[in-house]
Amino acid sequence: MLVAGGAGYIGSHTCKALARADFEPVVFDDLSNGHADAVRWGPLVVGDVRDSAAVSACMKAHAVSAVIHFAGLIEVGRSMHEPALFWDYNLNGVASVLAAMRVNGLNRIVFSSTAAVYGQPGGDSGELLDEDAPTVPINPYGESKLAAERLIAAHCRAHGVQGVALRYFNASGADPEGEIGEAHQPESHLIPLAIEASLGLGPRLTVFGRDFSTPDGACIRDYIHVADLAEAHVRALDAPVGDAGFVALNLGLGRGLSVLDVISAVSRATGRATPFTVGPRRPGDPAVLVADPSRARAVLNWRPAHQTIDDIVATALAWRLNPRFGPASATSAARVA
Ligand SMILES: NC(=O)c1ccc[n+]([C@@H]2O[C@H](COP(=O)([O-])OP(=O)(O)OC[C@H]3O[C@@H](n4cnc5c(N)ncnc54)[C@H](O)[C@@H]3O)[C@@H](O)[C@H]2O)c1
Ligand SMILES: O=c1ccn([C@@H]2O[C@H](COP(=O)(O)OP(=O)(O)O[C@H]3O[C@H](CO)[C@@H](O)[C@H](O)[C@H]3O)[C@@H](O)[C@H]2O)c(=O)[nH]1
Repeated sequence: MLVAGGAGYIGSHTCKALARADFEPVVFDDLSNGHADAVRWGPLVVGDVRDSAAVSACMKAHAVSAVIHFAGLIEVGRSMHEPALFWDYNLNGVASVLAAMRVNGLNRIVFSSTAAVYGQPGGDSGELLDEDAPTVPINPYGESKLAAERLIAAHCRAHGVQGVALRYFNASGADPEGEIGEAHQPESHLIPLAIEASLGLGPRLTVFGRDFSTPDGACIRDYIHVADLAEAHVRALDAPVGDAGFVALNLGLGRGLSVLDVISAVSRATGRATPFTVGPRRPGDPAVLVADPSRARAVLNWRPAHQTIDDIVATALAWRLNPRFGPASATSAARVA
């Protein structure tokens, strides 16, 4: 199994789940944002997914049968300032992997897509998003991911192969066994930043906007545990894809929480207040993104095990307090690169 971007946050948790299901994950990653220390369940090949010949050589050398593609750039806010970079990594990276799949006769790809393909679904209506909701992204990150999905779907039609796009909502938490966790550098995600602030290890958190049309004025998201995402990837490897050869599935809990709800959960977990100030909105942020995950439940027979924000935050906090967290991983990534 080729896992492009498998040294990263969601990819490494998926490698662990793959190994548990008796697959050997072969990680292909340029370590630009990943960690060599997080690659523990199979070999690591260091390379850039945009280099199709290198991807193809890796597929051949390890006789892989399918691809799970995580590699790419992920930060909504950064995409507003560096759009060309996001299109390059997120679209050309996929085109390159698809070309390598053709060379090697591989016929299934599972792709990391995102709730950001839906854009701005509209205020505090509380409406859950199913996969037939309009896809009108409002930031270059979402645009590049939607374009990649469409390229995969077209490739499936043209070449008779099979694709599954998993549209994650907000990945969160850490391996419940404490082996791996979230270590983005720099970190931009809400839960790890709130934990840092609450423990007094990082700056006061800034809440990006309290003037949204939501009950408490803050953004609402659907936080889904990374181990549940990992399990969905294993199931997606043999999921039915229909006549079109391509299916898109939402992965979320179907429950929206505001930034302030998350801050409260972090304070409960640490037993300390989480200091925050309210700042302006972050460009590119929609007000509300909450999944209707019914299709994923049906197609993947998937039941997320982590159902509460307290459970999710508890695993993230345990990881932050784990001696394995952070600098050690960063050092080793730098050493290998
Ligand atoms: N984190 C989330 O909440 C979230 C939500 C929706 C979708 N996603 C998508 O899931 C995927 C994984 O996200 P993550 O949070 O694990 O991010 P991450 O940054 O931890 O992992 C991405 C990995 O891809 C690697 N990579 C980046 N560009 C590469 C390239 N050109 N060649 C080879 N490797 C490259 C990085 O080194 C890193 O290991 C991304 O595609 C992201 O867009 C993430
Ligand atoms: O310091 C911070 C960081 C975040 N937020 C807010 O917290 C929420 C979550 O933000 P963040 O954790 O940065 O995640 P998102 O921007 O929602 O993006 C994540 O979730 C998307 C799916 O919804 C994925 O596509 C992206 O790759 C992934 O980074 C948003 O409302 C932010 O405005 C703050 O208020 N302060």
